Amino acid sequence: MSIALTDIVLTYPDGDSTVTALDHVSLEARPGELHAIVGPSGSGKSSLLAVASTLIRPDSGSVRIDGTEAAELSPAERSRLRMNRVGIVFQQPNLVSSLTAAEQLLVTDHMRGRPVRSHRAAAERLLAVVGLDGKQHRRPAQLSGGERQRVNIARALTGDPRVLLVDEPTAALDHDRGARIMDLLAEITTEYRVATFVVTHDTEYLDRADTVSTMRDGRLTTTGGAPRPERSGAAV
Ligand SMILES: Nc1ncnc2c1ncn2[C@@H]1O[C@H](COP(=O)(O)OP(=O)(O)OP(=O)(O)O)[C@@H](O)[C@H]1O
Repeated sequence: MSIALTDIVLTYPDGDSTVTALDHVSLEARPGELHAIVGPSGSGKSSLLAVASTLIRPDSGSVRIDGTEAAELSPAERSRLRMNRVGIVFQQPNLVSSLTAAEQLLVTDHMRGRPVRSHRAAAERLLAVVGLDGKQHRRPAQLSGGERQRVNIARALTGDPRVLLVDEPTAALDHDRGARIMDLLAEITTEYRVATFVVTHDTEYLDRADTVSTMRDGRLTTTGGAPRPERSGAAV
């Protein structure tokens, strides 16, 4: 199991009381599995991703990533686990406006302490994987919304993560671009054998998921999904 959340409870302080954002939530994903989480606004989806990424520590419950229990790590070790094992795709790409597509990936590598020079070719390969062949020299303003999201996804893959956490990847995109981004995430999940959680409002693209769960008032129910056929050798 690449990622397993077990019996997670998360509360936030709210004046004199608390809000229960996650109420005994369990979910998991194996390598090559795409697990979609849907649910209305305020149901706890972003909180779930924040806990899964180890950015927020839950009140109780277990987060295991690639066999490591996050609660047993020091803050520095947790940060290393996140950097080395988890790719995060935020809703807003948050690209640096002055950097080219390739440089966005190289900066991330640099922050991991890896030599940039040896990674330029790898960055260009990843951009080709997400369909941006020939556009590696473009800055964010020279890319469409869908293309910026593709850079965002490629950047999350730079560290060869075991787990990919994706927040509302289609929110700012029209139907065709949204569908292509979900196809890309499904293909990457299979090809790279990552365990992927995708949080989405969009119920339109759920056929790309192996498992679908619904969040409601902090509670999670697995509602559907079926294993996709193996796509060995599929172009991504
Ligand atoms: N920092 C916080 N402090 C207090 N309450 C919070 C905080 N963050 C979220 N909440 C509350 O926790 C609950 C879950 O919020 P969360 O952002 O996880 O939902 P969501 O499903 O991601 O919503 P959306 O789809 O609108 O982004 C909501 O009731 C929200 O108001």
